[in-house]
Amino acid sequence: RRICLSVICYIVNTLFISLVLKGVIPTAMQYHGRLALLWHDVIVERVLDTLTRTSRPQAVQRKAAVVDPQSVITAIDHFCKHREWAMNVGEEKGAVWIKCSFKIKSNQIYLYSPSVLELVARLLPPGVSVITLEFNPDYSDTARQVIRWSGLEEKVQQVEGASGTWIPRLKEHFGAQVFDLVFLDHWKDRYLPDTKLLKECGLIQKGTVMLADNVICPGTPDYLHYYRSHLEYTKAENVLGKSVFLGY
Ligand SMILES: C[S@@+](CC[C@H](N)C(=O)[O-])C[C@H]1O[C@@H](n2cnc3c(N)ncnc32)[C@H](O)[C@@H]1O
Ligand SMILES: [Mg+2]
Repeated sequence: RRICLSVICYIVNTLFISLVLKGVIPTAMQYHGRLALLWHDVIVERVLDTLTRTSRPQAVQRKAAVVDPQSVITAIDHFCKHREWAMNVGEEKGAVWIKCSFKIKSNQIYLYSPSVLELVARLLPPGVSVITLEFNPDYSDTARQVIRWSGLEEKVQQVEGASGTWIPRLKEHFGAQVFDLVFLDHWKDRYLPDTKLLKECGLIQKGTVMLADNVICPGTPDYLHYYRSHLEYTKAENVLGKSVFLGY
């Protein structure tokens, strides 16, 4: 009976991956952010977690070379694009992040959540480090493994804990100075309170680059509202966007 069950699971799994994951539904979902999130992050992930036993780190580890951050990034992006979607920043926005990080000369970079981006730490000049926060112990553990394979333990300081608890401790614990770059990519309702907390703690100042992911989908209305202005000569809300052209 166990063999029979395994065969059925294998067939359902193969059909599910080839027909559904790579077929019509994902193509339709590509263009609607909220539906795409519901489909990939809620429905597919739960079904796959039940059907397959291979964890994402194992799958990526098979494809990536040790102490080669670029091969780890490529393996993660390939896996998440072609096999299982994940809420990484991805290659398109990752390239923007890299351009911004090139401007960092001296201080630290503060990132939310262990991620592909920590691997970008390989590009940073000596003396620049990354502090990264993740409150989910499983994800934090995965990140630790990925950072270790990539040989970047020296550059990345990883904290397992919630942003609200840890931001006030960063100066004392890590000797953190004012950050040159802050990357926000955690739960969207924390962007604004954490930005205020960073300011209160003297960790950001005029000139700090705030890079915030997903401000439209799922969306961070209160965070955008914080930078609000008005439609000229009226009280109607509007935002004046400041962009740095990165050469695209
Ligand atoms: C979108 S994912 C981060 C993806 C990552 N930046 C990347 O590019 O691969 C958001 C992560 O933030 C973590 N998180 C959410 N709110 C947090 C908080 N207040 N403090 C610490 N971690 C948080 C979640 O557990 C989740 O793993
Ligand atoms: Mg994101």
